[in-house]
Amino acid sequence: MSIQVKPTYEPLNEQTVLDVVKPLDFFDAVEQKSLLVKEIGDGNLNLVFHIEDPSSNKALIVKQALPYAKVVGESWPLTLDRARIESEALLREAESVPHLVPKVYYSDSTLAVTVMEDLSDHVILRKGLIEGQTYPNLAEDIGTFTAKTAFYSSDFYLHPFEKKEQVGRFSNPELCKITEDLVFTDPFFNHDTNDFPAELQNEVEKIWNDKELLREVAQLRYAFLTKAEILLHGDLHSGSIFVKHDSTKVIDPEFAFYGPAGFDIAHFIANLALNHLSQNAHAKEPFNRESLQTYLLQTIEKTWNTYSETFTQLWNEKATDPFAKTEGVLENFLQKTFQEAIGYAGCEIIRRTIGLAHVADLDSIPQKEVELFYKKKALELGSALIKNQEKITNIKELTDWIRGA
Ligand SMILES: Nc1ncnc2c1ncn2[C@@H]1O[C@H](COP(=O)(O)OP(=O)(O)O)[C@@H](O)[C@H]1O
Ligand SMILES: CSC[C@H]1O[C@H](OP(=O)(O)O)[C@H](O)[C@@H]1O
Repeated sequence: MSIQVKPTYEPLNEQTVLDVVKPLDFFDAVEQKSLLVKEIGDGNLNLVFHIEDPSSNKALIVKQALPYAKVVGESWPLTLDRARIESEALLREAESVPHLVPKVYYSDSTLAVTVMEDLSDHVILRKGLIEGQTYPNLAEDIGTFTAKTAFYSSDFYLHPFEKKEQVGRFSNPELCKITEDLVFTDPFFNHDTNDFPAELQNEVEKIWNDKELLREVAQLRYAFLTKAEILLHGDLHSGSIFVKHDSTKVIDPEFAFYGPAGFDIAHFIANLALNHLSQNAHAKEPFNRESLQTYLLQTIEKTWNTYSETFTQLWNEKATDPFAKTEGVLENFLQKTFQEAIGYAGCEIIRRTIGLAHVADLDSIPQKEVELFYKKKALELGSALIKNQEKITNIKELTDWIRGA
């Protein structure tokens, strides 16, 4: 596929996006005459166009970065380079887990677009979980995704020159700053980006005044700033995962960068934990609630176990690190990753409850009193995970904490 690159950036609309798509020859001449275009972006940052030929049902997606954060507007400028990062991360991920990411058909860093496979036959995991759906392959798929993308991007596998080249390629300072602020800073101080109901003021102040908690968050934040271990997705919440019964696709890696190994898996676990909590309000019947919650906890356990087994297998077969065969080195890495993940999960749970960007799992609880009750529970769980990182030594203990929240 070839395309005439546009000389300058311009935001696309439902007409001009066709100028990007037509030269790709994805649609033939007849199909091109009747294409249906719809902007479907529901995320915080970008435009997403769905382009379909209704007679053949052939379709693709054009995602374009705006020079600002869509959720706030032009007062929050944001680098277009995030589109390059997203395309390159999708291509990199496709080298180790091609079945778990959308295919990239074309990308253009001037226009800040990625043209990719249409996944409209899938649903966003968060929506499916809130509706009480379960996905049998989810744990295996996310455990595999996190383990393979971690191992193949790490110093345990890559030559040190190549690793450092990759760290440079995925330098993503503006998007990292969003996470540094919205996940690791603002929710722990009285900051104007925070968003919580007045009824939670006491619980929130308790967090702001908890020196032990703040010391732990400071360490997690510092590790996020400094620990370039693996290429992360960077925002692996349940809104970044598309699912259908037998398929999982991880989308939206525009926050990708080299960071601490426990971060992605922590965000996945945290978002399942938030759904677990919210099912006390969403699930229609007690039986449904119990089986959904059991599914969520089993998924968390199986994801970690798959991660750890897959990483171990890759290590045994392919590690190039001179200490790879030294007893205890792999075990130490996995244990440190696990402990850090518990802390990161706690931060994600807290920020999704009182920070700028919330989750529908909690926000869509219909009765205000019930919503407040479970938001308080979320804050308690998040704080407990951060403060007990070192005491929680295995995945069963972690799911016990989530079950007990
Ligand atoms: N490959 C795709 N196929 C179908 N729909 C998609 C695809 N990528 C994104 N979308 C839709 O667009 C929405 C926003 O996409 P996302 O990548 O999360 O954008 P943002 O970066 O703004 O958060 C998704 O929730 C989904 O509904
Ligand atoms: C102003 S960005 C807030 C929030 O949005 C991102 O998520 P998404 O692009 O998937 O909607 C990311 O989680 C940021 O922290």
